[in-house]
Amino acid sequence: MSRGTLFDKVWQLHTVGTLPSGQTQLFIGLHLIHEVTSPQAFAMLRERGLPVRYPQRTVATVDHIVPTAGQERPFADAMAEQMIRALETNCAEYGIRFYNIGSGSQGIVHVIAPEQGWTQPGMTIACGDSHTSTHGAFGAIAFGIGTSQVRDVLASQTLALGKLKVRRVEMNGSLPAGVFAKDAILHIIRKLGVKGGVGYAYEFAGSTFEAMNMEERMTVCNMAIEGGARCGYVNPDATTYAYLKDRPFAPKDSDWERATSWWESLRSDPDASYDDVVVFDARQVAPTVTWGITPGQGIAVDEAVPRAEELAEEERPLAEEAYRYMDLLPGTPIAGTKVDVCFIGSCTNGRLSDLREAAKLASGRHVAPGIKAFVVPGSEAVKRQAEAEGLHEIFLAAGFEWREPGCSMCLAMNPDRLVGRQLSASSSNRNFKGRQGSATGRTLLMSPAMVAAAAIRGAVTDVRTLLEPQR
Ligand SMILES: CC(C)[C@H](C(=O)O)[C@@H](O)C(=O)O
Ligand code: SF4
Repeated sequence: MSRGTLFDKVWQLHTVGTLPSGQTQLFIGLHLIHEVTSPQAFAMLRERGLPVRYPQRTVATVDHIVPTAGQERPFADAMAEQMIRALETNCAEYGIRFYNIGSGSQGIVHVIAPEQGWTQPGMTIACGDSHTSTHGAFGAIAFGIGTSQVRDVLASQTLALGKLKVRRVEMNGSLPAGVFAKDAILHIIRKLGVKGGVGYAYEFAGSTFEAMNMEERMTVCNMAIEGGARCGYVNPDATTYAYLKDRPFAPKDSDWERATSWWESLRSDPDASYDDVVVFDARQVAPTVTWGITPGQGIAVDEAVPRAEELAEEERPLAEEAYRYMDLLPGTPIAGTKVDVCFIGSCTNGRLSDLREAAKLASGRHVAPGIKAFVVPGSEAVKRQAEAEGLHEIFLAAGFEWREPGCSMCLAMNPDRLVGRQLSASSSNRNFKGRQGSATGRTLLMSPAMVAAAAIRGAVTDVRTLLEPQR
């Protein structure tokens, strides 16, 4: 095989041909679908009388619209009920595996595909969802696509795409206590900007990412898209293989041996050339909180909301807009900002290790009066595992609500919504205006441990002040 980056190798191996437009026709190894972006795609397929080209490479779940407090059918929201029914019908008609509510394996698409072993190194993966970059944690090239592209993949199992440049985003050293994968990626986006990655695939490399477990790598790759990159990935290694071994859809027996040596060969070569390289030091990363209306408007928790004059000229108009919308005064320390709602969940931070970190903080403490705090596992499997460890009891005793899996308050497509001007501390990935429900609702992004700390203190809190001295 040719030498180079993992991105180049996977791209080359999946290239079907070059289209007249100059774009590559790329074969898609795995197509993930959910209820929001698939209905019109199926409708377009029907109009043309086309079959699904590879139903066995297509996997469905329902996540955005599901209520997380009581999931009886029919759903109270007629629109949500109609969307889940459409997915049920489409999957049954086209022979597509569907992880429905109550199957034991339902959950947020970016949580369940890795859990089930569908997501594997060296694959090309597409899903009608921006955070598909998550799957890059396994050394896959994973793209979020729009509905017309969902149609294209259903019909042809290929996509027309322009090739990307590759930026090596390197971070070395250990993250300090109280600093997590979420902080690392918020820090990177703060430094490189929300548009910094446009035209690029981000390769996350260096000892910090190498030391991360798969869930942490997923958190990082999940937000590559928020930094403008088209996809993000980590080269596969022993950590990747240990995670995948014995998952339901991972290769078995002698196939496993063949697969791992194949995956190894796809890693970026030491002499691979990159279009750009940036290097970060993990020791410089602090618990990070956003203060504005994009994930790039982040600061260390012990910093103040930046004054316009401290920002680069081109960042100022957006900062002014953010001060007004967020109702935060420039120059005010972010720590101590009172919050109303604390949300732990989403495809960024709704996995078992996230819930464990939050539970450590919540253990033996209580949610501050007047705060609504809730925990939403990313999947039915995460919920089961968390309950087996007794995490739900810790959360409930501390005054958090314990919910059913789904996207929940990450975005306003289900009953979990902010009200009015509420300010939320959220472990999700987007703080856009109105993102969490109310058109005037406000979001501060942070790690799950920081959300738990905010719930306990009722205000943005430096999680390091709540760590046990011995930690
Ligand atoms: C609803 C869906 C298409 C959307 C996305 O593309 O990502 C959602 O998951 C989001 O996070 O904003
Ligand atoms: S959890 Fe949020 S970011 Fe992830 S897929 Fe659902 S809505 Fe999108």
